[in-house]
Amino acid sequence: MTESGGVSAVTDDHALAADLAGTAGRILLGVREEVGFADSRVLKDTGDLRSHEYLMAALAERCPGDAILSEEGRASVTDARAETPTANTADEVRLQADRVWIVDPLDGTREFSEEGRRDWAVHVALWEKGRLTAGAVALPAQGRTLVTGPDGAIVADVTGTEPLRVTEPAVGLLRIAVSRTRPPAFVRRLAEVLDVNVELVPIGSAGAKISAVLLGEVDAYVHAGGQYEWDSAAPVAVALAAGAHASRIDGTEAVYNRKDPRLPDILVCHPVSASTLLTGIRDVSDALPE
Ligand SMILES: Nc1ncnc2c1ncn2[C@@H]1O[C@H](COP(=O)(O)O)[C@@H](OP(=O)(O)O)[C@H]1O
Ligand SMILES: [Mg+2]
Repeated sequence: MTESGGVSAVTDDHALAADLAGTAGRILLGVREEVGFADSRVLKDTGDLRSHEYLMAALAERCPGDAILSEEGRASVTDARAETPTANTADEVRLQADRVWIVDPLDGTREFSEEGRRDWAVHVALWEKGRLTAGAVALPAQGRTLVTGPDGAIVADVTGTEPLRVTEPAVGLLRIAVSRTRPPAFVRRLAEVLDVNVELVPIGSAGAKISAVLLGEVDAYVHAGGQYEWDSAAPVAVALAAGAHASRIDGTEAVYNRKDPRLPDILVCHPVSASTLLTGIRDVSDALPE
């Protein structure tokens, strides 16, 4: 077993995603130790940068022919990363590529900078010819990594691995995870129109929220109002492998590796809850994407 969360040999893209996300997660735990929590800006920036640099270098070395779409790899950050010239982060490259790694080196940056919080993640997903084929969400402060596999999804921690399968919600109750800081404007109305008791559960990080759905800690994740492909690609890859429903909030497929990486809304839940939630969201109709 490696320190990165239970995967002993990098034999395929699933294991590679887990290894990369887990190792980046350990780097981030080290940054928290080294930098401390006194200056949250410094802690966030150092975490973003170190995780990004590791992931770009590791992908350039281990998958030199693959393209990368990364939160930290865009715009001015790309210019500052001239030391990793073999990382194919240019949009022209990824839009022509068969294999694109969609990476968020630190999701839940705010929570990462708050002492004691465990809701932050590292996302590593692989997109191949139009669909997500592998993904890992490392939850370093929780000591576990959720990963796709050839036969579904698994959760790995220091004790080993367990199959990961989304479970049905309890009758009459729906616990919906929402952003701590930017919950969708319509969620309170959604809670009112649904025919069950709804508990809104604020959690940081899209990856941590989708993981909470898959681990049975909440029943759904609803987000709207803004997000990017890297915020949801890896957790959606794992969610689909774990048998969950994952879509845009209008029910259409979440499509990745587009020219414009904005992907502003997402719904993840057990399939039995999907039509109830999609109908409820439609009923509070100004919530739907344009
Ligand atoms: N309205 C919005 N516009 C852009 N990004 C958003 C957003 N709401 C949430 N996000 C992004 O989605 C991730 C999860 O957010 P939240 O914890 O609020 O649910 C965060 O990623 P990062 O931490 O990688 O920046 C955050 O920046
Ligand atoms: Mg993010």
